[in-house]
Amino acid sequence: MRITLLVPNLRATAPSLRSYSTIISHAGSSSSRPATDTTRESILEEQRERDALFRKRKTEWKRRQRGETFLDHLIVHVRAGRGGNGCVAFHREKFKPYGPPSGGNGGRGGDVYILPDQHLTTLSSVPSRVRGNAGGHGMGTWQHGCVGAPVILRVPLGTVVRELPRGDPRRKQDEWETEDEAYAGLDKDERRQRWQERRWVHYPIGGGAGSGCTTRLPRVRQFGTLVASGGATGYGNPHFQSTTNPSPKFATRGYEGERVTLELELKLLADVGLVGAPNAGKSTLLRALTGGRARSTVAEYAFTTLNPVVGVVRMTEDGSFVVGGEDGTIYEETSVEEQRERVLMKSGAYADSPTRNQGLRSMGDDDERSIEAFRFTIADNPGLIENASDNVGLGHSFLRSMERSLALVYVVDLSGPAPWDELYMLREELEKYKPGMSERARMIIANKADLLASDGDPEEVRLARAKLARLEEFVKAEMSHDGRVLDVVPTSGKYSQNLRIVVQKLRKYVEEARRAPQTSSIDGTFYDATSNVQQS
Ligand SMILES: Nc1nc2c(ncn2[C@@H]2O[C@H](COP(=O)(O)OP(=O)(O)OP(=O)(O)O)[C@@H](O)[C@H]2O)c(=O)[nH]1
Ligand SMILES: [Mg+2]
Repeated sequence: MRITLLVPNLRATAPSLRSYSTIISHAGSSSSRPATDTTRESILEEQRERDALFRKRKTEWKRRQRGETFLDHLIVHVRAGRGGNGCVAFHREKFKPYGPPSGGNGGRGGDVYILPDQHLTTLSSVPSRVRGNAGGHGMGTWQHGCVGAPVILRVPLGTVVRELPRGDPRRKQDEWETEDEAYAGLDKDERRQRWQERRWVHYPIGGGAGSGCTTRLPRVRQFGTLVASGGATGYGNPHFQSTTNPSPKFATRGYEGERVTLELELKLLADVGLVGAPNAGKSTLLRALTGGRARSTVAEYAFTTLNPVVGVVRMTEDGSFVVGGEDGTIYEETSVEEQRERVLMKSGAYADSPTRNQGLRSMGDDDERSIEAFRFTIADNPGLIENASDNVGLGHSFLRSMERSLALVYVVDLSGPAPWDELYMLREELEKYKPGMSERARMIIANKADLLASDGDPEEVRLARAKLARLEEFVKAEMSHDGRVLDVVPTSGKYSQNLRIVVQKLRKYVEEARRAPQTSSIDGTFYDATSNVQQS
């Protein structure tokens, strides 16, 4: 198995897009002939498309900062293996100087498959160019070439695979388009000659013989895990033997392998997604809910989290989710924990590693509380800000991970001046990303409640209560879907206060959603439940 990996020169392509759009705008403004409305419109349309592509790449670049290797969107150019050529040979043995044709057929080119792998969490290990293995050439004494070994592309579970359609600027030419381009500008005879040279080993004088083998193969798109089938074999000269031509001196070449350009999009599968503005405390909450096991950096500056992080919440029989959860433990990052988790993540054993509860139990603590009763996953997201759809901040692109969540939870900073405005903005941005997405929201976590009335002053307590009541009023008036009002829970992620009730509610939502009939359809396309790779 061989995978060819060539890293695209992004630095070379990104500025060229910008300069291209500048050229177009100059052409539109300084042309001596006034452009008609339709041409102007089409130029503007093209410019918009290119600018959007440029902005998307810029966002991707921002998310790759600080050495983060998480990748959830990738274009892969796949070329299956070429079929081996047929051979022209004649059998020779003692007392038999003119034996029959004995050239072997070529081997089929290697196919390219795609396979979901539960141990992968990012697309960064997937090469952006994949080339299948070529089939072996045929040889004398009827020896056929070997079949090219298949190449298997491993992708994380939840990867959506689409073939880029014709006309998409990111798509590479397929095998027939390259052939047509090679013939462009040639006259009919020259074209015919080139075509025959491409098809035949030892070009048959007069042509025609066995030409049935050189017609184009029908392009069959097979669903499932096969993404590009290897090129067909070339035939050896015995294939063309007939009564009129008992010793043909020609054979065909193998066909080129199928070429496709795939768009891979990783949509993380987490039961619950946290949506909130920067610094609302999402990462702190994730760390608190997972007992500090989920590796999500916490810091007091905005945009600490650049990529989604998924953690596992494990509930015990008595409804608690982490030993000492309510005893005032402070969750900040520790480098030792991070190091340990990184090792577990890399080995793929993270989800199955023992919780702190289970760890205690294995050390002889047989307390009822340490028996795990329910498990669900929760995803922390980068901060969402106003106009993220225009690529302000980190843009919208990371929200693709939330699309498959069963429930969404808004996280707002209750100590901020107007948490209701923040909530409104979050809902608007979700709707801008995908209309109807905000309907999946089930709860509002009013975080950093510990900052209000921290010294117990009765007047401040009254103000804090009034603020919470106002937030609840707002939610009741503005944020209900089909008569269902979202729950508002004040918490403190940092000091693990009131999180038990959050986990119990989350469990209820997840159980409800899991019980509901699975209409696991995104964008009207279908998910293969067994492989978890989407087919569109
Ligand atoms: N007092 C208090 N501080 C908190 C609480 N939750 C988070 N913080 C602090 O708020 C700051 C931001 O927390 P993060 O968890 O990084 O916030 P975030 O929402 O993940 O931020 P981004 O990743 O930038 O979107 C950190 O300094 C935390 O210690 C809380 O409940 N109470
Ligand atoms: Mg964060």
